[in-house]
Amino acid sequence: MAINPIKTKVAYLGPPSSYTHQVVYTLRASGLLNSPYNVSCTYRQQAALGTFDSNDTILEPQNSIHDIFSAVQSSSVTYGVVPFENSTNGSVVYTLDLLIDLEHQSTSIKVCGEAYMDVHHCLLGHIGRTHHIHGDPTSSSDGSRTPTIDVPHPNPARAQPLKDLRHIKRIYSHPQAFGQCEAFLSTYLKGIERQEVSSTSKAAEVVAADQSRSTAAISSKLAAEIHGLSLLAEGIEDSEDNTTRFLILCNPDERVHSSSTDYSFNRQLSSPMSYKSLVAFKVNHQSSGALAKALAVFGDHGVNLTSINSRPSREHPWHYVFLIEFEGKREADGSGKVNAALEALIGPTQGQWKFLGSWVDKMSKASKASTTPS
Ligand SMILES: O=C(O)C(=O)C[C@]1(C(=O)O)C=C[C@@H](O)C=C1
Repeated sequence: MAINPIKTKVAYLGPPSSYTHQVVYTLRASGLLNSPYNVSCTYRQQAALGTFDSNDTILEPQNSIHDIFSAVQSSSVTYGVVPFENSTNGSVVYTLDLLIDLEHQSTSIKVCGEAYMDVHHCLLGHIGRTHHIHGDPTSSSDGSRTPTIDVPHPNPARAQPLKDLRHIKRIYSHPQAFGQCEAFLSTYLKGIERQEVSSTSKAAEVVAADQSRSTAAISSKLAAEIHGLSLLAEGIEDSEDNTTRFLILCNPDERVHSSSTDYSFNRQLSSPMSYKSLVAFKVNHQSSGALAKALAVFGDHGVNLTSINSRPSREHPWHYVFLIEFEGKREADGSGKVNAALEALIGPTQGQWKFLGSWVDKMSKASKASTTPS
Protein backbone atom coordinates (compact mmCIF):
# COMPACT_ATOMS: atom_id res chain seq x y z
CA MET A 1 0.00 0.00 0.00
CA ALA A 2 1.36 3.43 -0.98
CA ILE A 3 2.03 5.73 1.91
CA ASN A 4 1.14 9.38 1.33
CA PRO A 5 4.09 11.55 2.33
CA ILE A 6 3.36 14.50 4.62
CA LYS A 7 3.57 17.56 2.40
CA THR A 8 5.39 20.71 3.42
CA LYS A 9 3.16 23.72 2.86
CA VAL A 10 4.83 26.98 1.86
CA ALA A 11 2.97 30.33 1.84
CA TYR A 12 3.91 33.00 -0.68
CA LEU A 13 2.53 36.33 -1.91
CA GLY A 14 -0.07 35.42 -4.53
CA PRO A 15 -1.35 35.15 -7.13
CA PRO A 16 1.12 32.84 -8.95
CA SER A 17 4.13 34.46 -10.64
CA SER A 18 4.94 37.01 -7.91
CA TYR A 19 8.60 37.20 -7.02
CA THR A 20 8.00 35.43 -3.71
CA HIS A 21 6.40 32.61 -5.72
CA GLN A 22 9.49 32.44 -7.91
CA VAL A 23 11.67 32.36 -4.81
CA VAL A 24 9.76 29.34 -3.53
CA TYR A 25 10.65 27.67 -6.80
CA THR A 26 14.30 28.45 -6.30
CA LEU A 27 13.97 26.73 -2.98
CA ARG A 28 12.58 23.52 -4.42
CA ALA A 29 14.91 20.81 -5.56
CA SER A 30 12.95 19.66 -8.63
CA GLY A 31 9.47 21.14 -8.28
CA LEU A 32 9.54 23.02 -11.55
CA LEU A 33 8.81 19.89 -13.52
CA ASN A 34 5.50 19.54 -11.72
CA SER A 35 4.59 23.17 -12.20
CA PRO A 36 0.97 23.70 -13.28
CA TYR A 37 2.24 26.30 -15.74
CA ASN A 38 4.15 25.77 -18.91
CA VAL A 39 6.81 28.27 -18.04
CA SER A 40 10.00 29.38 -19.66
CA CYS A 41 13.56 29.09 -18.49
CA THR A 42 12.85 31.66 -15.76
CA TYR A 43 12.03 28.89 -13.31
CA ARG A 44 14.61 26.50 -14.68
CA GLN A 45 17.47 28.89 -14.07
CA GLN A 46 16.20 29.56 -10.59
CA ALA A 47 15.87 25.88 -9.79
CA ALA A 48 19.66 25.57 -9.66
CA LEU A 49 19.46 26.75 -6.06
CA GLY A 50 16.55 24.48 -5.24
CA THR A 51 16.00 22.95 -1.85
CA PHE A 52 12.28 22.46 -1.22
CA ASP A 53 11.38 19.06 -2.62
CA SER A 54 8.48 19.42 -5.08
CA ASN A 55 6.94 16.05 -4.39
CA ASP A 56 6.67 16.98 -0.76
CA THR A 57 5.63 20.60 -1.19
CA ILE A 58 2.31 22.40 -1.56
CA LEU A 59 2.50 26.09 -2.41
CA GLU A 60 -0.17 28.27 -0.82
CA PRO A 61 -0.77 31.74 -2.33
CA GLN A 62 -1.73 34.45 0.18
CA ASN A 63 -3.34 37.84 -0.43
CA SER A 64 -0.84 39.87 1.58
CA ILE A 65 2.39 39.71 3.54
CA HIS A 66 0.23 39.90 6.67
CA ASP A 67 -1.61 36.74 5.57
CA ILE A 68 1.72 34.95 5.09
CA PHE A 69 2.63 35.77 8.70
CA SER A 70 -0.81 34.59 9.89
CA ALA A 71 -0.50 31.30 8.01
CA VAL A 72 2.91 30.63 9.59
CA GLN A 73 1.76 31.69 13.06
CA SER A 74 -1.29 29.39 12.92
CA SER A 75 0.89 26.58 11.50
CA SER A 76 -1.44 26.09 8.56
CA VAL A 77 1.83 26.19 6.58
CA THR A 78 5.34 25.12 7.54
CA TYR A 79 7.14 28.05 5.90
CA GLY A 80 6.32 31.50 4.60
CA VAL A 81 8.45 33.49 2.15
CA VAL A 82 8.41 37.29 2.51
CA PRO A 83 10.43 40.11 0.90
CA PHE A 84 12.74 41.85 3.40
CA GLU A 85 14.84 44.38 1.50
CA ASN A 86 15.75 45.45 -1.99
CA SER A 87 19.14 46.66 -3.17
CA THR A 88 17.58 49.68 -4.96
CA ASN A 89 14.56 50.62 -2.87
CA GLY A 90 15.56 49.52 0.63
CA SER A 91 13.56 47.88 3.38
CA VAL A 92 10.12 46.35 2.90
CA VAL A 93 8.46 48.15 5.78
CA TYR A 94 5.38 45.87 5.92
CA THR A 95 7.66 42.95 6.67
CA LEU A 96 9.60 44.93 9.28
CA ASP A 97 6.37 45.89 11.08
CA LEU A 98 5.09 42.33 11.06
CA LEU A 99 8.40 41.04 12.42
CA ILE A 100 8.32 43.67 15.18
CA ASP A 101 4.73 42.53 15.86
CA LEU A 102 3.47 45.35 18.05
CA GLU A 103 0.03 43.76 18.16
CA HIS A 104 1.35 40.37 19.34
CA GLN A 105 -0.19 38.48 16.45
CA SER A 106 2.87 36.55 15.34
CA THR A 107 4.52 35.81 18.66
CA SER A 108 5.89 32.39 17.62
CA ILE A 109 7.34 33.35 14.25
CA LYS A 110 11.08 33.06 13.66
CA VAL A 111 13.27 33.67 10.62
CA CYS A 112 14.88 30.37 9.65
CA GLY A 113 16.40 31.14 6.24
CA GLU A 114 17.01 33.71 3.53
CA ALA A 115 17.15 33.81 -0.28
CA TYR A 116 18.42 36.43 -2.72
CA MET A 117 16.86 36.91 -6.13
CA ASP A 118 17.78 39.11 -9.11
CA VAL A 119 14.64 41.08 -9.89
CA HIS A 120 14.11 42.23 -13.48
CA HIS A 121 10.85 44.09 -13.97
CA CYS A 122 8.84 44.38 -17.18
CA LEU A 123 5.99 46.65 -18.20
CA LEU A 124 3.11 44.37 -19.18
CA GLY A 125 -0.12 45.29 -20.87
CA HIS A 126 -2.17 45.22 -24.03
CA ILE A 127 -0.89 46.54 -27.30
CA GLY A 128 -2.60 49.84 -28.20
CA ARG A 129 -5.42 49.37 -30.72
CA THR A 130 -5.95 52.81 -32.11
CA HIS A 131 -2.51 54.31 -32.46
CA HIS A 132 -0.54 54.11 -35.62
CA ILE A 133 3.10 54.33 -34.80
CA HIS A 134 5.11 56.51 -37.09
CA GLY A 135 8.74 55.66 -36.70
CA ASP A 136 10.27 54.79 -33.38
CA PRO A 137 7.71 54.07 -30.61
CA THR A 138 10.11 55.68 -28.12
CA SER A 139 10.37 58.90 -30.08
CA SER A 140 8.34 60.77 -27.45
CA SER A 141 11.46 60.78 -25.26
CA ASP A 142 15.19 60.39 -25.78
CA GLY A 143 15.46 58.50 -22.49
CA SER A 144 16.73 61.44 -20.48
CA ARG A 145 14.83 62.81 -17.47
CA THR A 146 14.04 66.38 -16.53
CA PRO A 147 16.45 67.61 -13.82
CA THR A 148 14.79 68.97 -10.66
CA ILE A 149 16.14 70.71 -7.55
CA ASP A 150 15.95 67.43 -5.62
CA VAL A 151 17.49 65.34 -8.42
CA PRO A 152 19.68 67.70 -10.49
CA HIS A 153 21.44 64.87 -12.37
CA PRO A 154 18.88 62.08 -12.77
CA ASN A 155 20.06 58.72 -14.05
CA PRO A 156 18.67 57.97 -17.50
CA ALA A 157 16.22 55.10 -17.95
CA ARG A 158 18.05 51.83 -18.68
CA ALA A 159 15.37 50.46 -21.01
CA GLN A 160 13.28 51.84 -23.84
CA PRO A 161 9.67 50.83 -24.55
CA LEU A 162 9.27 47.95 -26.98
CA LYS A 163 5.78 49.15 -27.95
CA ASP A 164 3.85 52.39 -28.10
CA LEU A 165 2.75 53.47 -24.60
CA ARG A 166 0.44 56.35 -25.49
CA HIS A 167 -2.72 54.38 -24.66
CA ILE A 168 -1.60 53.69 -21.07
CA LYS A 169 -3.75 55.63 -18.58
CA ARG A 170 -2.94 53.82 -15.32
CA ILE A 171 -0.12 51.59 -14.01
CA TYR A 172 -0.55 48.90 -11.36
CA SER A 173 2.15 47.37 -9.19
CA HIS A 174 3.46 46.63 -5.74
CA PRO A 175 4.82 49.81 -4.09
CA GLN A 176 8.31 48.30 -3.92
CA ALA A 177 8.32 47.73 -7.68
CA PHE A 178 7.29 51.34 -8.37
CA GLY A 179 10.25 52.44 -6.26
CA GLN A 180 12.61 50.26 -8.28
CA CYS A 181 11.57 51.63 -11.69
CA GLU A 182 11.54 55.40 -11.13
CA ALA A 183 13.81 56.32 -14.06
CA PHE A 184 11.72 54.44 -16.62
CA LEU A 185 8.40 55.67 -15.21
CA SER A 186 9.44 59.30 -15.03
CA THR A 187 10.90 59.17 -18.52
CA TYR A 188 8.23 57.32 -20.49
CA LEU A 189 5.12 57.39 -18.27
CA LYS A 190 5.47 60.71 -16.51
CA GLY A 191 2.28 61.86 -14.77
CA ILE A 192 0.42 58.61 -15.46
CA GLU A 193 -1.69 57.49 -12.48
CA ARG A 194 -0.15 54.77 -10.33
CA GLN A 195 -2.27 52.27 -8.43
CA GLU A 196 -0.67 50.15 -5.69
CA VAL A 197 -1.75 46.53 -5.38
CA SER A 198 -0.70 43.69 -3.09
CA SER A 199 1.86 42.10 -5.45
CA THR A 200 3.35 42.46 -8.89
CA SER A 201 1.47 39.33 -10.03
CA LYS A 202 -1.81 40.83 -8.73
CA ALA A 203 -1.03 43.83 -10.93
CA ALA A 204 -0.67 41.55 -13.95
CA GLU A 205 -3.94 39.79 -13.08
CA VAL A 206 -5.81 43.12 -12.82
CA VAL A 207 -4.42 44.39 -16.13
CA ALA A 208 -5.22 41.10 -17.89
CA ALA A 209 -8.85 41.47 -16.81
CA ASP A 210 -9.08 45.14 -17.81
CA GLN A 211 -11.51 45.48 -20.74
CA SER A 212 -10.36 49.02 -21.50
CA ARG A 213 -6.88 47.70 -22.38
CA SER A 214 -5.48 51.03 -21.25
CA THR A 215 -3.65 49.87 -18.11
CA ALA A 216 -0.21 48.37 -17.58
CA ALA A 217 1.48 46.37 -14.81
CA ILE A 218 5.03 46.36 -13.53
CA SER A 219 5.60 42.67 -13.07
CA SER A 220 7.82 39.80 -14.19
CA LYS A 221 8.29 38.21 -17.59
CA LEU A 222 6.82 35.07 -16.10
CA ALA A 223 3.66 37.00 -15.18
CA ALA A 224 3.33 38.02 -18.85
CA GLU A 225 3.35 34.34 -19.85
CA ILE A 226 0.92 33.27 -17.15
CA HIS A 227 -1.56 36.13 -17.61
CA GLY A 228 -1.28 36.36 -21.40
CA LEU A 229 -0.02 39.95 -21.50
CA SER A 230 2.33 41.63 -23.95
CA LEU A 231 5.79 42.86 -23.02
CA LEU A 232 5.63 46.63 -23.48
CA ALA A 233 9.13 47.08 -22.04
CA GLU A 234 11.72 44.81 -20.46
CA GLY A 235 14.41 45.37 -17.81
CA ILE A 236 12.86 48.62 -16.59
CA GLU A 237 14.46 48.51 -13.12
CA ASP A 238 16.71 51.49 -12.33
CA SER A 239 19.65 49.34 -11.45
CA GLU A 240 20.93 46.36 -13.43
CA ASP A 241 21.90 44.53 -10.25
CA ASN A 242 18.46 44.99 -8.65
CA THR A 243 18.24 42.24 -6.04
CA THR A 244 15.65 41.46 -3.39
CA ARG A 245 16.41 39.56 -0.21
CA PHE A 246 13.62 37.32 1.04
CA LEU A 247 13.25 35.76 4.47
CA ILE A 248 11.90 32.29 5.15
CA LEU A 249 9.64 32.25 8.20
CA CYS A 250 8.66 29.31 10.35
CA ASN A 251 6.95 28.59 13.63
CA PRO A 252 9.49 26.59 15.66
CA ASP A 253 6.88 25.82 18.33
CA GLU A 254 5.29 23.46 15.85
CA ARG A 255 8.46 21.77 14.68
CA VAL A 256 10.15 18.64 15.90
CA HIS A 257 13.55 20.17 15.27
CA SER A 258 14.81 22.38 18.04
CA SER A 259 17.78 23.88 16.21
CA SER A 260 17.03 26.85 13.97
CA THR A 261 19.45 25.55 11.35
CA ASP A 262 17.95 22.11 10.80
CA TYR A 263 15.61 23.23 8.03
CA SER A 264 15.51 21.46 4.72
CA PHE A 265 16.79 24.42 2.70
CA ASN A 266 19.91 24.49 4.89
CA ARG A 267 20.45 20.75 4.98
CA GLN A 268 22.59 20.60 1.84
CA LEU A 269 25.05 22.97 3.43
CA SER A 270 28.14 21.64 5.14
CA SER A 271 30.08 23.17 8.03
CA PRO A 272 31.57 25.61 8.74
CA MET A 273 28.70 27.97 8.01
CA SER A 274 28.23 31.64 8.63
CA TYR A 275 25.02 32.66 10.31
CA LYS A 276 23.00 35.79 10.80
CA SER A 277 20.49 36.61 13.51
CA LEU A 278 17.81 39.22 14.09
CA VAL A 279 16.58 40.92 17.24
CA ALA A 280 14.02 43.71 17.80
CA PHE A 281 14.21 45.99 20.83
CA LYS A 282 12.96 49.20 22.38
CA VAL A 283 14.98 51.56 24.54
CA ASN A 284 13.92 54.18 27.05
CA HIS A 285 13.73 57.33 24.92
CA GLN A 286 14.06 59.56 28.01
CA SER A 287 17.43 58.08 28.93
CA SER A 288 20.30 59.72 27.06
CA GLY A 289 22.62 57.28 25.33
CA ALA A 290 20.18 54.35 25.71
CA LEU A 291 20.39 53.32 22.04
CA ALA A 292 24.18 53.72 21.98
CA LYS A 293 24.44 51.51 25.09
CA ALA A 294 22.22 48.84 23.52
CA LEU A 295 24.28 48.79 20.32
CA ALA A 296 27.57 48.77 22.27
CA VAL A 297 26.57 45.44 23.81
CA PHE A 298 27.18 43.71 20.47
CA GLY A 299 30.65 45.20 19.94
CA ASP A 300 31.56 44.42 23.56
CA HIS A 301 30.85 40.74 22.89
CA GLY A 302 32.63 40.64 19.53
CA VAL A 303 29.38 40.45 17.53
CA ASN A 304 29.41 42.27 14.17
CA LEU A 305 26.23 44.20 13.25
CA THR A 306 25.11 43.92 9.62
CA SER A 307 21.95 46.06 9.44
CA ILE A 308 19.89 48.46 11.53
CA ASN A 309 16.29 49.46 10.86
CA SER A 310 13.90 51.50 12.94
CA ARG A 311 10.11 51.66 12.82
CA PRO A 312 7.63 53.82 14.73
CA SER A 313 6.70 52.22 18.07
CA ARG A 314 3.03 53.31 17.65
CA GLU A 315 3.06 53.99 21.40
CA HIS A 316 4.29 57.60 21.26
CA PRO A 317 5.06 59.79 18.27
CA TRP A 318 8.79 59.77 17.42
CA HIS A 319 9.49 56.68 19.54
CA TYR A 320 10.97 53.75 17.68
CA VAL A 321 11.52 50.01 17.71
CA PHE A 322 14.93 48.97 16.40
CA LEU A 323 15.58 45.85 14.33
CA ILE A 324 19.21 44.77 14.50
CA GLU A 325 20.75 42.10 12.31
CA PHE A 326 24.11 40.67 13.23
CA GLU A 327 26.57 37.89 12.40
CA GLY A 328 26.43 34.72 14.44
CA LYS A 329 23.91 32.28 15.78
CA ARG A 330 22.05 31.81 19.02
CA GLU A 331 23.08 28.43 20.42
CA ALA A 332 20.36 26.17 21.80
CA ASP A 333 22.54 25.32 24.83
CA GLY A 334 22.97 29.00 25.80
CA SER A 335 26.71 29.12 25.06
CA GLY A 336 28.58 31.49 22.74
CA LYS A 337 29.00 35.22 22.19
CA VAL A 338 25.56 35.80 20.64
CA ASN A 339 23.87 34.37 23.72
CA ALA A 340 26.10 36.47 25.95
CA ALA A 341 25.29 39.64 23.95
CA LEU A 342 21.55 38.95 24.10
CA GLU A 343 21.82 38.40 27.85
CA ALA A 344 23.60 41.74 28.19
CA LEU A 345 20.90 43.46 26.08
CA ILE A 346 18.43 43.05 28.94
CA GLY A 347 19.97 46.02 30.80
CA PRO A 348 19.90 48.81 28.19
CA THR A 349 16.53 47.68 26.78
CA GLN A 350 14.97 47.04 30.18
CA GLY A 351 14.17 43.56 28.96
CA GLN A 352 12.15 44.84 25.98
CA TRP A 353 13.75 42.73 23.27
CA LYS A 354 12.54 39.90 21.10
CA PHE A 355 14.79 37.38 19.40
CA LEU A 356 13.65 36.72 15.82
CA GLY A 357 15.86 33.83 14.72
CA SER A 358 19.21 32.66 13.36
CA TRP A 359 19.76 31.32 9.86
CA VAL A 360 22.51 30.48 7.38
CA ASP A 361 23.95 33.63 5.78
CA LYS A 362 23.59 33.05 2.03
CA MET A 363 25.85 35.98 1.17
CA SER A 364 28.85 34.85 3.16
CA LYS A 365 31.82 33.38 1.33
CA ALA A 366 31.67 30.19 3.44
CA SER A 367 28.00 29.56 2.63
CA LYS A 368 28.47 30.28 -1.07
CA ALA A 369 31.49 28.00 -1.31
CA SER A 370 29.67 25.07 0.25
CA THR A 371 26.69 25.39 -2.12
CA THR A 372 28.76 25.66 -5.30
CA PRO A 373 28.67 22.34 -7.17
CA SER A 374 32.11 20.77 -7.56
O1 LIG B 1 5.00 41.68 -5.65
C1 LIG B 1 5.79 40.73 -5.73
O2 LIG B 1 5.94 40.05 -6.75
C2 LIG B 1 6.58 40.40 -4.54
O3 LIG B 1 7.00 39.29 -4.39
C3 LIG B 1 6.87 41.55 -3.60
C4 LIG B 1 8.15 42.30 -3.93
C5 LIG B 1 8.56 43.20 -2.72
O4 LIG B 1 7.71 43.58 -1.92
O5 LIG B 1 9.76 43.52 -2.63
C6 LIG B 1 9.23 41.35 -4.16
C7 LIG B 1 10.27 41.64 -4.97
C8 LIG B 1 10.38 42.91 -5.69
O6 LIG B 1 11.29 43.67 -4.94
C9 LIG B 1 9.08 43.62 -5.77
C10 LIG B 1 8.00 43.22 -5.05
